Amino acid sequence: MTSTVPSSVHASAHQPPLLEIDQLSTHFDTISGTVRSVNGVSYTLRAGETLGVVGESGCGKSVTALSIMRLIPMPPGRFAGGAIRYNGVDLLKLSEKEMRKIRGNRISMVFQDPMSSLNPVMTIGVQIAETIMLHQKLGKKEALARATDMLRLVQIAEPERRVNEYPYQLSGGMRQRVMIALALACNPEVLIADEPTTALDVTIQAQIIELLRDLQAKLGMGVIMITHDLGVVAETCDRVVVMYAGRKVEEASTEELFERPVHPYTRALMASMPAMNAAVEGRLLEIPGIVAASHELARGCAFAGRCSYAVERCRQETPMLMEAGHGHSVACFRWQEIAQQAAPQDDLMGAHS
Ligand SMILES: Nc1ncnc2c1ncn2[C@@H]1O[C@H](COP(=O)(O)OP(=O)(O)OP(=O)(O)O)[C@@H](O)[C@H]1O
Repeated sequence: MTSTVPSSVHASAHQPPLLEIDQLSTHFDTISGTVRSVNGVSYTLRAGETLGVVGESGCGKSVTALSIMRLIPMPPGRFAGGAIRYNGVDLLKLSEKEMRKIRGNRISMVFQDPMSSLNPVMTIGVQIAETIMLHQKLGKKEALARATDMLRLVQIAEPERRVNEYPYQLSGGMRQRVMIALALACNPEVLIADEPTTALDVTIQAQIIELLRDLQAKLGMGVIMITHDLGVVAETCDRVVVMYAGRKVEEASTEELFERPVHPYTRALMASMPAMNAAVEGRLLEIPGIVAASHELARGCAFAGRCSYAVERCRQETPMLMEAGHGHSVACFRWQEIAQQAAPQDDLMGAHS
């Protein structure tokens, strides 16, 4: 399978990282024990780059994103270790007042469900204008004019009229466009898009992904695209981080990952992609088994129970990240043997049964 890598990956390769997640651990203390939702995860985002973070539900993608925004409810959540550096400053050390200057201004997030993030009793224009006024020295009239410009930027027709409407008057796709306008209103350097199309139907999903891609090219911000959909990654991302059970298990450029996936979990994700599966009797394959809850993970590789390559060592020792190529890392003892194997769909457990 081939994929095109956006040119920004080459342009940004020599710049220092805009955002650096360094050995981040975010845990939740619950009555049934500590949930290690994010367990020593590191990745960087460079200016102008789109980084994909993929994995199944519950693997810690959103908790990482909410940690960057410092929106983890505490308690039960807590930062158990690591740092999140934005332009060299550790966000985990900032006061809430200092963080408020960054959140929604320098680092913004588009959430999965726009309806729960928009205020139902405020016009969308006022909501965007309030965000602008909170961070920039603009009067209400100028802020409202900028809100209209933002609606135009996200390709909402008749922005002068729509600016005075309430969220319930808009379709799901339009509400997600409003969320994007809200997130971009202050010209952030980092945009985190957390499953931005989950709640939308397929045609609208494609339009929103296309819009995000256009806006990234036009505005040049760094984007973290959180998704469980490798198709979205292939279309939009320069680099990809694959997460499993709170850890990073593989990272590579998009081109490298699609050409040479070496973690069995990444290969299983690829084998379950509809396009790759067209040859397998048109069925959409699922990865057998479920993600073990992170407090159940005593030792060994968290994927071992679902992995057709697992050997005794995988159940005893946790694999650390190893270099599998230029800019390519993987946490698997058997990656070298796996790299020799043919197409990913061949090694999915139960694929041919
Ligand atoms: N407030 C909380 N209290 C306890 N556990 C939590 C809390 N928030 C998240 N978790 C747990 O952290 C783990 C990671 O969740 P997270 O939402 O990051 O997964 P995800 O990969 O983003 O999945 P999804 O795609 O479903 O959002 C899950 O096991 C989840 O149950």
